[in-house]
Amino acid sequence: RFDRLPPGPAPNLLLGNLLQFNIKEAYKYYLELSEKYGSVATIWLANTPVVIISGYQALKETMIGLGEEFSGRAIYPLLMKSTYGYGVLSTSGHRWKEMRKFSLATLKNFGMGRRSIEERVKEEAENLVEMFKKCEGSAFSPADMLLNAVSNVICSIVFGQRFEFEDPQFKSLLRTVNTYFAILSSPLGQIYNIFPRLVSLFPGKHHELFKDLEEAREYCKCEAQARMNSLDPSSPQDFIEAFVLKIKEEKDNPKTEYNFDNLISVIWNLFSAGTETTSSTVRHALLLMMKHPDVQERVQREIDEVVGQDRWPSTEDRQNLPYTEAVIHEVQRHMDIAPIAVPHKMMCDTEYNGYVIPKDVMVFPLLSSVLKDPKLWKNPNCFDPENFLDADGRFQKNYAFVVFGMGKRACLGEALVRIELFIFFTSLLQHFTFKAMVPPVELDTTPTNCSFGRMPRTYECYAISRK
Ligand code: HEM
Repeated sequence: RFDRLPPGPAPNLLLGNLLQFNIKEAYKYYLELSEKYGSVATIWLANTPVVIISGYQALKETMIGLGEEFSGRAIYPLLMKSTYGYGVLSTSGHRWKEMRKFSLATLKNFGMGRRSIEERVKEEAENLVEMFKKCEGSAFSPADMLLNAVSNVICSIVFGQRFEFEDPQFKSLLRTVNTYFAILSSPLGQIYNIFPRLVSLFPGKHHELFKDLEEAREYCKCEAQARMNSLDPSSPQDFIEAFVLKIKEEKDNPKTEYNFDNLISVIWNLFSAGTETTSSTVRHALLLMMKHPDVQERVQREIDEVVGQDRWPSTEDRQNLPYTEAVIHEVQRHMDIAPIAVPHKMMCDTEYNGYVIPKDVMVFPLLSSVLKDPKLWKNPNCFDPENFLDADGRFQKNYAFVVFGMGKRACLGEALVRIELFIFFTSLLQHFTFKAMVPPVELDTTPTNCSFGRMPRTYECYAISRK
């Protein structure tokens, strides 16, 4: 069955290629493999083959050209724990398509009819600025406040409510998401995904996480159940209500995907995917501003000229803030938050480049290989906003900006993320100058934990009011 897989290093019978690389920095090893074996290569994680696709051309040919074939999701054990195999991240073809279509449309609708998504983001940005003001004069870690603000946006869309910073239920949900991502990106998560039964036998943080995930699921269930009992079908107020309406409309269709289990999973998919990623990106952005005070100053100058100090920034300002836009994109490129995207799985036996990748084989789209490709970027290895500026200082898109993945399974939160990053970043820099506790040269901006996702470093900083 595996005769015609792409080439790769010789695996050991039991452990595959696991002993040949540092699991914490797995994606760096995958990059080396692409140099040695080309744009498609195979590695073995114990007895599971994984095909790694690298380079813009190969990713385009597979994720887009052969989009249907490459569109499965590899629900590896840790992800399974959090999604229960349903929802948007479901593996089965028809199921995820319906859930994705519904989620995208509903996210968009909630941005139009009711309070717009931008209004919700602005409210959180204003609260965030107030919270930062209270920290003036002393060094503080912005991490929890950012997590809180970003998460409240998705909460107001999904649950129809925002939470206060101190709310114990909210704190517990956020802790769960935070630990989930930390473990997912750590060697423990990687090893758990390969040997779930074995790792389960040992004590460790993962047991706490599973307990927390169970509690989070219970909370989502209660919220959903309450809506099932009290929905006013004439005007669904939040994402859950829109879904419940669908469940009721389709109750006589035996093949429907709109059921209670799928609802719970989709709620959790959106909440977890929508919280950690965006807040980590803003956290990384502030760190980079402290490392590069010249860039911070130039962004502030641009904001001062276009927006001033008497009103809040809005997305309409985006076109007049080319440098700021370039900086935000460059933060994302530099951070490279999901070096192997979210693993895919083959939907059927597929021939590519003379090799045959069998059905169900796991595929890692190596986004890093595109985001750091010296042929595609002016300055791929450092933080340099020039990567997104043309000779006249205008913002310049680059097709190699693949931080959200490519094709049928690309991130469905991209539109929301663009609004969030812009409003949060500009509102913060309009009000504050960020300074580190050490001189910029001593700041390390390399994200940590590089096995699955990359997390920004934790740090304390000063937010100095600009007024
Ligand atoms: C900086 C922020 C974000 C980044 C960089 C990001 C990046 C990604 C990437 C790389 C993927 C996998 C693509 C693939 O496998 O081909 C993904 C999937 C996904 N993202 Fe995001 N994401 C972000 C924020 C969000 C937000 C705010 C939401 C929710 C509203 C979200 C929802 C999802 C979902 C549901 C999927 C799975 C899609 C599917 O399986 O079909 N993401 N994201």
